[in-house]
Amino acid sequence: MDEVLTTREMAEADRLAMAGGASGPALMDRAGAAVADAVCRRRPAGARAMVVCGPGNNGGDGFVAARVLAARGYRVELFLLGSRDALKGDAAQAAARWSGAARPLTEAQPAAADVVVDALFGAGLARDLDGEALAAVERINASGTPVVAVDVPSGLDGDTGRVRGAAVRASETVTFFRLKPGHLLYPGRRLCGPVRVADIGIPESVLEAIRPQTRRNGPSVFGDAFRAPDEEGHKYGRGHALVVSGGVEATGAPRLAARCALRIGAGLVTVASPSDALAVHAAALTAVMVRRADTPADLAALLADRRRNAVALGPALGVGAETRERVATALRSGAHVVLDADALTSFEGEADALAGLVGERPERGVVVTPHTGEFARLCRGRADIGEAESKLAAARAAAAALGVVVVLKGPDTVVAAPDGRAAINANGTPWLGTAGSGDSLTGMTAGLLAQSVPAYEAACAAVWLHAEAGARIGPGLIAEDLSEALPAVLREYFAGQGA
Ligand SMILES: NC(=O)C1=CN([C@@H]2O[C@H](COP(=O)(O)OP(=O)(O)OC[C@H]3O[C@@H](n4cnc5c(N)ncnc54)[C@H](O)[C@@H]3O)[C@@H](O)[C@H]2O)[C@@H](O)CC1
Ligand SMILES: [K+]
Repeated sequence: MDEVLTTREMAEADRLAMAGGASGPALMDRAGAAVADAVCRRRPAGARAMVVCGPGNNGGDGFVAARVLAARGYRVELFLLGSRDALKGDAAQAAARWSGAARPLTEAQPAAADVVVDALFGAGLARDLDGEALAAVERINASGTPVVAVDVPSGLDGDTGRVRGAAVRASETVTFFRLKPGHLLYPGRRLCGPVRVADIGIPESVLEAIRPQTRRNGPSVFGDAFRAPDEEGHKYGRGHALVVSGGVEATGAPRLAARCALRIGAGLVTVASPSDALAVHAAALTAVMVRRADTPADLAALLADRRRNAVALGPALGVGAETRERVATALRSGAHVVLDADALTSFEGEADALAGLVGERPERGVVVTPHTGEFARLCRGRADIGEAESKLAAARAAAAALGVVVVLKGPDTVVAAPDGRAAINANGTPWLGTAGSGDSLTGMTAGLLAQSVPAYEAACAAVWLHAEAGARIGPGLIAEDLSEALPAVLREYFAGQGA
């Protein structure tokens, strides 16, 4: 159920279902009935339900919902954008079975209703809202009346999560068969409210032909790649992560990362520290080791030991030529690499230079974990990425251009692989937006790479486990808590695998 379908893929699912014998009106009937069910859970029979319908099949779903609700004893009023005669196909059939009136949308007064069904536009939204539709959406939002949105809140672009002119603020959304990107990407996610995915009779087998490339992030994405350690295994079998530290005033971030790398299961973790910070690290660390590394050559020497098979650079490392050199050293070693923060900003406007370094050794995994600002700096000058239609598209374009796995962080973190796979994360908490949270994620990613989890799955697992840990802590979360919350999260995760 974690596949996420674009508007085009959803239309294909619909087409394949019909080619396989499903009828359009039957699909619409189930869709409309699922919407009516949502209304019934929210308001008792006898309540005043206002259904606003648009000129396409989203409106058709609204006509079905109106009919079902009226039959269940609701006082239903239906308002239509455009004329009833102009409806086509399945929507026209659904309208023909609605025996009530279809009044002009301009007359809709949502404040007078107990619940609004928003069936103006769904997947067919083709331009920004204006005129009557815009005014209706504004009245709905101003009314304070609860809204059940059909498929997506009208005005929300289902592929990008963006608002086209204006969009309904829904109390909940009922969508069909699978989620769409706009349900998971902000601001769409906020406008949808809780999203229910209704089964309308499209067979699962259509997915084999569609092969969706986007998923909601979760164990279904990475569960096969990240499994509990082998019973007979030992620490050397679980890899060795190296975290590169900045100077004496910048030791906290690498320590947070190192601790998370160890907690997530790396067999060994070492902090590579410049001389001035060695004593600080040595005093603060116990299970994590410390080694001296003052220059890029020192780092190269540490990485010459191939058992150190994953390296994390960036947190509090400083921006500039020396960091670039360290990044180049790491990328030229045989280790898997995670680049974050200053390691990325040191390539500001020079994504191509970074891609060149990555391309020298395409066989090993590289993950970059920028937040929006770092991403914009790194990709400056790349119009193909900067002007992408959504966060999802931007992460995908950057992953393809750089040849790395991109973790574009935020409340709707997107993980994208160069081959087009992408996952949108949805289990976080705003409390994760705190100092050191990103450093912890970097460390988790490095810890998973050290365990030989492939880069895309490692990034997806790190993002999900990090968010899961954060969501359990919630209010008052500080970055130090994340590594401490991991054992319980991992225990449950492995239990879910039957491990
Ligand atoms: N598997 C499927 O694809 C199913 C689709 N169903 C419903 O069908 C919907 C998609 O139907 P459609 O493709 O007909 O598209 P919509 O009903 O979302 O909208 C298309 C209509 O709106 C008009 N329009 C688009 N943007 C406008 C704007 N900004 N201002 C004014 N008019 C605008 C178009 O000219 C067209 O008439 C889905 O969202 C879903 O609700 C369901 O019936 C169930 C099955
Ligand atoms: K809608």
